[in-house]
Amino acid sequence: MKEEAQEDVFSDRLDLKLWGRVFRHALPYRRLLIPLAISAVVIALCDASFALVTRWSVDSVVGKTEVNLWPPIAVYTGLTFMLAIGVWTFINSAGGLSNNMSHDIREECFKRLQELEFAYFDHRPTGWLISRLTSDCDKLARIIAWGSLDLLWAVCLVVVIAVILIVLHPVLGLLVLSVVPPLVVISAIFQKKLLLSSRETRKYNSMITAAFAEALQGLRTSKSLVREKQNLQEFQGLSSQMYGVSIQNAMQSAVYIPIVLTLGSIAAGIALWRGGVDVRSGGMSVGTLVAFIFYAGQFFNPINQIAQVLVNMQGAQAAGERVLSLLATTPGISDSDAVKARLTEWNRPGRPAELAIDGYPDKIEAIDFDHVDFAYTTGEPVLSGFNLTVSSGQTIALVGASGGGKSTIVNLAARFYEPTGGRILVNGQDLRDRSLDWYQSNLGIVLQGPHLFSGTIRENIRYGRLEATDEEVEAAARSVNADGFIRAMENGYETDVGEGGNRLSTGQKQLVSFARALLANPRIFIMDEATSSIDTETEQLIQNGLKAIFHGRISFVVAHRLSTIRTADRILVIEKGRILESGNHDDLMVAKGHYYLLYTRQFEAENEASLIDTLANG
Ligand SMILES: Nc1ncnc2c1ncn2[C@@H]1O[C@H](COP(=O)(O)OP(=O)(O)OP(=O)(O)O)[C@@H](O)[C@H]1O
Repeated sequence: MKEEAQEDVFSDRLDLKLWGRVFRHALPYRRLLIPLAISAVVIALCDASFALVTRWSVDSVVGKTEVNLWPPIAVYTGLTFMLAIGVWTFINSAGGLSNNMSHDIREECFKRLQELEFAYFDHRPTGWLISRLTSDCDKLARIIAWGSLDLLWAVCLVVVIAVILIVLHPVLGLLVLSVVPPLVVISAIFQKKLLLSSRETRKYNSMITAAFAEALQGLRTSKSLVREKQNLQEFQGLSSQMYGVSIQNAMQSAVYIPIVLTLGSIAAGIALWRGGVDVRSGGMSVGTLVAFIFYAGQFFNPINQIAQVLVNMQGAQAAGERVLSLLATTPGISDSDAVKARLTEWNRPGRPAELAIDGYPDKIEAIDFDHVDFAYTTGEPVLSGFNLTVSSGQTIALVGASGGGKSTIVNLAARFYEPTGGRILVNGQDLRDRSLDWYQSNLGIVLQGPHLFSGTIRENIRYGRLEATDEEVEAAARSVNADGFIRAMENGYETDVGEGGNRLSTGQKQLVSFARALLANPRIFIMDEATSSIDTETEQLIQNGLKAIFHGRISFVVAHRLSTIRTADRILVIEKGRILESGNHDDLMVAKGHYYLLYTRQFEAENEASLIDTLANG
């Protein structure tokens, strides 16, 4: 797996700027933030006041002949009541904030992922992206809602207790507080250790998610290649590495927490020893000593909490950085400012019918590749100075050896990628000067592994044009000869295709996707290897359908099965990103060049295969 797919390296320090950017996502929920902050302060004040009430009660009893405990009881009851309301408000607001924020962040991430160009996804495995959308978003929302609240509560409590201790008995107060510096140092050391091990854990978690996704997507291939054992071994390797770092993380916590608790006990011991002496000499009341011992124990709880929240924040910093970097990624392919300005001017009712949403002619007369250079990776050119002109109504077939650049050419024609040099022109105008939305809404694409969505066949065809009537859906299916097999199915057009369409054969999925493309009535039709897995019989079926699709459009067809593209207006033999030969089927056959060789070899191979088939079947 590429380094890029793993956890990125970030600074070990708490990045306040980053958290500032993350916390900005909480601002729309001010109505929840204010009660949240108030309740945190109220809870801290109540928590700190209980020991003072205890002091009051003890001093009202010790050495007194007349005892009236009702006032402290009343205050205690009032405090308990306030604490209950504070905790209720706290949980209610924090839960609301956490849910709203994770919803917002996830939605923003999803929206951004939809806007990003294909090149972005080339370097990021699905599992990595799924982790961003799920665990990272959740983690951030939890930290913002619960972590920040814990932090606010803990800081308030520490400050209030420190002030009370100093006011009650400055010397003893400072003695108890003297345990704070070693606690801070120990916390800083362990925070760093915990951060690093939790980051390692996340790295392996992300790799395991990616491995799961890859294993599920490639299940059939793994089974057919009997790779299950090796896959399991690789997975076990990842899993035991994850186990190792998780155990290390747990061990560090197991050492850190007892140290913090021991320091708390030392502080309580100091209070007992020094306070006890003062009580005996009459310099301190018993109630104050009790309050001190109480505070000495209580004081370290919020410090521990602060340390934990900071560790969590540092641990989530990676998640924050990744989510923010995803949100900050600007789509590599998008409308320029000039195009956006034209859209604002023209995309409104009353626009002349012959004009597109960007105010330029709606019709597509021609597409030109003008000295186009392209590389997926810098320094590894796939196309150099590529030229091609296609006019409306023409079908261009791209054939040639694997890796020659056929798919790249159609990806560029679809503007899934942008040329690294040269231009692609539509009606003689640079494609980058036209609206991306307008252009891509003119495209109809059928790929090798056609993707169907969960739902019925009818819904899948209608996906091409949502407002199409049932008759139009069925007419499209008839045109591509899909109607017959659909009606033969148990529920006809209402048959559920299953997840990703896996209840249909590849050929059937392709026919459905043809119908979907035809229904969308695109001006540019792109078919990449779409007929490669259709048997000869089905291929015959779709030939007429394809004619219906090609008619009156600009069509690009990448096909390994050469019989499919015999009727193409122009066949281009592509090798190493260059056009080796160009012409129609008859011309190229007469020329007896590369195409002739490809065609005759394929023809012979098919004949041989059918002969073997016939012999095998007797
Ligand atoms: N997403 C990608 N990232 C990096 N390199 C790529 C990517 N897609 C294709 N390539 C490389 O670009 C070159 C051209 O690939 P392309 O898929 O366009 O060829 P093709 O002629 O369509 O091949 P095939 O017939 O096997 O589909 C190949 O060397 C390929 O490895």
